[in-house]
Amino acid sequence: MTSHTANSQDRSDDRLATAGEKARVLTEALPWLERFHGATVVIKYGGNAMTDEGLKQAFAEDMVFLRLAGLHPVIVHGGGPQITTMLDRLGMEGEFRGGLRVTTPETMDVVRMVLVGQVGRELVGLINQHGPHAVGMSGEDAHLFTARRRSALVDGEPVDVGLVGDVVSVNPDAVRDLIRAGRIPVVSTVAPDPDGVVHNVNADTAAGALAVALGAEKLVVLTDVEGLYTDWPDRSSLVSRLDADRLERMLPGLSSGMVPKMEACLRAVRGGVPRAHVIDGRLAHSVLLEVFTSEGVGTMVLPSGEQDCPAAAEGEDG
Ligand SMILES: Nc1ncnc2c1ncn2[C@@H]1O[C@H](COP(=O)(O)OP(=O)(O)O)[C@@H](O)[C@H]1O
Ligand SMILES: CC(=O)N[C@@H](CCC(=O)OP(=O)(O)O)C(=O)O
Repeated sequence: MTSHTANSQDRSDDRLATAGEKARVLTEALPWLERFHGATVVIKYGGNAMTDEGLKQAFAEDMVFLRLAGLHPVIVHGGGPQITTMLDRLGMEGEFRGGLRVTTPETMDVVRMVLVGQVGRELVGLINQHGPHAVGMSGEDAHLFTARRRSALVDGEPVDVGLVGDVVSVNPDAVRDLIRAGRIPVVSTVAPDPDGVVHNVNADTAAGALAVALGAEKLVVLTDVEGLYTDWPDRSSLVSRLDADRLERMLPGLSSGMVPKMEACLRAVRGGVPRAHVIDGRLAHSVLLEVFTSEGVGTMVLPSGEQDCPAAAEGEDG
């Protein structure tokens, strides 16, 4: 064989191998497309996974992909870094205690302006570049969330952090209306208390509460690490699955960034959501990998006792 013929044979083999790999990836998605058709999936997007332009575009594409594949994505977004940037620009102080932002009435104005008026709008715009899919709303709309003022825990002691709320009730009717209309709801997490005073709600907390209220099939929380480490920051301690009981035992030992995320996963699974995931938002298209591949990515939280049956759970991370 001449070297010319050998080269073209190599190229043809490469093309066949690439085509085979593409077909494998597509067909691997089939059982997950069947399983999740019509399912509601709550996705918490935020924090540091939300600061890169390319990742934001990829996230918007994933949401449209889910929708067009027959799922019902519901996005709950954060925006902590964006709030901090705006407070800096305005020369205002930003302080966190026990993982929660100390929120004065003036800080609350900025939180609301940034989450509802900036971060939420931008996400809606990115998704809607693909069609008229996304509609933004906040916890104030149609009684979506009712908040109750909460304190932070610092060294085991409750500390007042101002207008910070926990979600005490969820009225998901308006979100359901949007889902029924085929839209993608994009939720900003500011919420009134029963007297109408608006509170700053951590976005992980709100996502967990909404997943339960909607009877979602999955909660997916994006962050800026691979998942949950049992012995942070030891990189060999990444856990791919754990059940609710084990997570509950681990919670007091976790440090602040992970606490609201893992609390949200626990609340979701204890509240009837079959699977909750913490995944790496720095990886482009991590949501698609989580939903449509057998390996999944990140850390999966299951109802109590389920991780004790690895055979039953085998190959079902998607
Ligand atoms: N056990 C743990 N496993 C993983 N990450 C942890 C753990 N404990 C603390 N962290 C830290 O929590 C961070 C994620 O929390 P945070 O920065 O609040 O997230 P986000 O900005 O995505 O909302 C990680 O980047 C990591 O530095
Ligand atoms: C009470 C509290 O801390 N609220 C958060 C709300 C935004 C949020 O949760 O954003 P991330 O998901 O991006 O961290 C804050 O003010 O930063």
